[in-house]
Amino acid sequence: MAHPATPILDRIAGPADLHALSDAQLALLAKEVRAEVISVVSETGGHLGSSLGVVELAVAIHAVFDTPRDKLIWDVGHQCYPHKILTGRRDRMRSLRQGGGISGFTKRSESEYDPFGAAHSSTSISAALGFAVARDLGMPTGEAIAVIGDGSITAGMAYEAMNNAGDMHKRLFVILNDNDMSIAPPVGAMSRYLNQLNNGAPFAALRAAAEGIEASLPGPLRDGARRARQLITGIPGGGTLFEELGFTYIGPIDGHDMAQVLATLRTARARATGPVMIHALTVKGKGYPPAEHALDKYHGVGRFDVESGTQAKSKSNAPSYTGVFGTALANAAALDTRIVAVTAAMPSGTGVDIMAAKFPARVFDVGIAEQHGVTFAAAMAAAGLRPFVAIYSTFLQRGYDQIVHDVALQGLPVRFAIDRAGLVGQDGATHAGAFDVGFLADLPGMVVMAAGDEADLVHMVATAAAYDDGPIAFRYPRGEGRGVEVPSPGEILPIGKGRVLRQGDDLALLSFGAHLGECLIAADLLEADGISVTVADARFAKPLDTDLITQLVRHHKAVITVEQGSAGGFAAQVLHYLANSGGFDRGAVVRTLTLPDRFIEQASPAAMYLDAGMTAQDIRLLAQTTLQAATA
Ligand SMILES: Cc1ncc(C[n+]2csc(CCOP(=O)(O)OP(=O)(O)O)c2C)c(N)n1
Ligand SMILES: CC(=O)[C@@H](O)[C@H](O)COP(=O)(O)O
Ligand SMILES: [Mg+2]
Repeated sequence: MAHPATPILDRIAGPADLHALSDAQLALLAKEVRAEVISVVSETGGHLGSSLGVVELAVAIHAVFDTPRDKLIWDVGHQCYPHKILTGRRDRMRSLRQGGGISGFTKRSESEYDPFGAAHSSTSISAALGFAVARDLGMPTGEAIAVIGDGSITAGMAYEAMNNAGDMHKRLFVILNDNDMSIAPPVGAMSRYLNQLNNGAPFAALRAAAEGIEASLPGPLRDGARRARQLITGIPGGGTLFEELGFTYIGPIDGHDMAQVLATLRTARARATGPVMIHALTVKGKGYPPAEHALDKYHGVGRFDVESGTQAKSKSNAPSYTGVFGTALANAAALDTRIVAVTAAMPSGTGVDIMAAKFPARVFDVGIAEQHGVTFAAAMAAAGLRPFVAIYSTFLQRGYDQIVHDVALQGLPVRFAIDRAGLVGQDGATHAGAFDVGFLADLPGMVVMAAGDEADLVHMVATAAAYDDGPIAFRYPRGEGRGVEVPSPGEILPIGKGRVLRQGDDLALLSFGAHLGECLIAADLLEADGISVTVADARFAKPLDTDLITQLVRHHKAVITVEQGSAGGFAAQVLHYLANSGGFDRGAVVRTLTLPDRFIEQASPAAMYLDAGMTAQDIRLLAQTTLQAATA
């Protein structure tokens, strides 16, 4: 498909060029940027709907503020494509989210216009406050501007930051990009509150907390602002939640009306003395009908045909781990009314939407609130329910103190279903599920499992459902399974017992999790080299199958552990066991294959594992050198 005509955008080398454009030209530029975003993402895939919703905001912010001296922070960063196009990265946009290409998020190492990286949500106001304080302490930095979505502002961290910023009365600008969508429809009382602020306020109306700001607005907007204030609060000058927190609140404004957005930003910039909250109403997917009309507003899409909006379907050979989990959970919930599920704003990403369709009263979307979700589940477990907390590995990091303090210390039987374990592909290092085994297996009383294939995942759901003795976790990767037959129902696995899939004499591969397939391929390669290989699936990092490990060490010249996670995970557990049980004293030869001690950059998952040195060929080479060392 031909690229769109973009005569104004073609003349923009960077944000400074926007300062020379008239307001009318800026409005035209926004149209061109929108067309460019659609064209780019149709070729690369990515977070289309969110980026389309902030086109006017991105153009206006760069026209009014002075980046990169002024620090512009996009919360999550998944909506940053217009910003990247305007900040000198247009020529590389068609490498978006690919190996060696432009990141799908903001990234400090990529551009001086990305002053603070992101990908996990709700960090932007804290970061903006940090820059504002640094400025006021004499650092060479200008204004601080955070753009945060209505979904991301549901997280506790955003309130911690507003609480602090309002109290410190630091001059900074928060733009609330309210498109009434998270990945799924937004949930929670805050979402209702924002809708209440929106309802009844005429679109042309600005609501300014400070009379001074209202007075300095152009006439029609000023009247609208006063009307909106009275409509919302019933009293002129009454406070919104944001005002109570110490912010000057302006809005709601139409985030797609360039004149309104420019007037508001200019006025706020000219008059603000403390923190300002600008509430902009936007439409996720704005300007591209297939996105605007889709249920998910094209939050994250693959490549698509621009004319029809039809997305390219990836060929799938086996069901996805997420789908297998979701179905197994729904089946388990049908048999046991004590089973409940918690998701932190990702019902479809985690597959709990399958259970929600059947048992809506037992599935809780808590919003982007992983910390709350974990503690909420802990109390449900304390009351006798059987909660499954389904959270991606990378986002579970947010709930770690709650896992330690509220779950593990109290020995509560919360079931953690940890999706996206291992390398995930185009979302890159920020979304890698690298650390969960390390941070869970060191907790007293925690059971930690990893599924070697999708059949094992079904068994692990059954095992977790039946396990009431304390917390239990199971991890599985993004993407499709190995194509093995999926049982229903699953079997309850003996806790702390692994399995042997293939018996050999020379070397043992001890796999933990979904690299089992790679181990089996490596075993074939090694057999062809004349090396006889045992492949075992540990299933448990905690408690360890110490009998299995002892047998493998005793009956092979060497053992290699393999896992899709960082050092400090499964291998560390095995090494501790062997060290303390005297295994090494008796000459055990052991090597570990984990993710290397660096963050792996975005690419396809296969390319990321190649970069990490974790392919079947890498296992084969490690096996050969290890055997040489063992027999030298
Ligand atoms: C801590 C954390 N949890 C979950 C996510 C997954 N996530 C990415 S974007 C998103 C929704 C954000 O909604 P909003 O801020 O309203 O932005 P929109 O997509 O509507 O533009 C979620 C839940 C995340 N990035 N970080
Ligand atoms: C921006 C973000 O954090 C999510 O949208 C994420 O990209 C979802 O990834 P999955 O495609 O793995 O669900
Ligand atoms: Mg939103």
